[in-house]
Amino acid sequence: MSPILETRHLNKRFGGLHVTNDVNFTLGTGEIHCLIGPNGAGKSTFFRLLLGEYTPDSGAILYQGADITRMRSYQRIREGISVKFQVPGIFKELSVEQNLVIALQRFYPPAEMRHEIEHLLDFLRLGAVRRMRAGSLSHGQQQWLEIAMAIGPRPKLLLLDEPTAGMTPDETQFTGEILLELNRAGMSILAVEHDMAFVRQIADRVTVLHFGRIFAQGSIDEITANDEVAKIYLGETDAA
Ligand SMILES: Nc1ncnc2c1ncn2[C@@H]1O[C@H](COP(=O)(O)OP(=O)(O)OP(=O)(O)O)[C@@H](O)[C@H]1O
Repeated sequence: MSPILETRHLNKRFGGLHVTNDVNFTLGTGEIHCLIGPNGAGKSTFFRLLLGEYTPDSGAILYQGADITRMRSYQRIREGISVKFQVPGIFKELSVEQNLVIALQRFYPPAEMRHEIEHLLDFLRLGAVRRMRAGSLSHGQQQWLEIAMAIGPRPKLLLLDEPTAGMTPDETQFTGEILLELNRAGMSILAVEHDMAFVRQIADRVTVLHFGRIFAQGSIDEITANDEVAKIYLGETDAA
């Protein structure tokens, strides 16, 4: 099966800083892939390039084989790419249900939308808090609400920026179960993540970014056994 997402010689500079450096990345259709790397490695920038929030200086991004390098963000979303950023993008003054209506109303006729919202409330364990103000939810529940908003339109590709940041181990475990279930239903997933236990729980493959380049790629076992990868986290290698 052809990859759902590919980048070819992707480059992005900020002034003199080469933040995405000739990145050739492939996400297989139906894969869960985690992107790791030390702070400042260029993970968020790579994400923003995939979303169309940044324009690359050179190189190409392909989605389902089609070149989307110049496609606007909203068009990418329409084509089936969805994202959950680290900071919840929820409307804190509105209820859980109202947030879901905002996220879903463009994608479904009203009756279908109600049905879909019931499913999401159940799937993300948010049924009991559906009428609560989103801002009053626990940190984990706020993250799950945002996952619900991201998956509501049933994307083919879900991009997640540190989905478990600030979560308790139990919340992290549940988040992993959610993603594995979505993946079983056919969703391809790319997640930036720091929590290696979580990466082990979900990832088929792992890519390590370092100074904007792909430094290593493989299974979680291959990556954790890689001494050079351990060194970059200890700051023992440089950009050369
Ligand atoms: N808009 C920008 N303008 C200038 N420099 C930027 C910009 N965005 C990111 N950078 C720089 O690019 C480098 C990579 O940043 P990026 O946020 O992509 O890394 P990261 O791997 O996501 O880091 P973290 O794990 O800390 O979130 C950093 O040195 C950062 O300061």
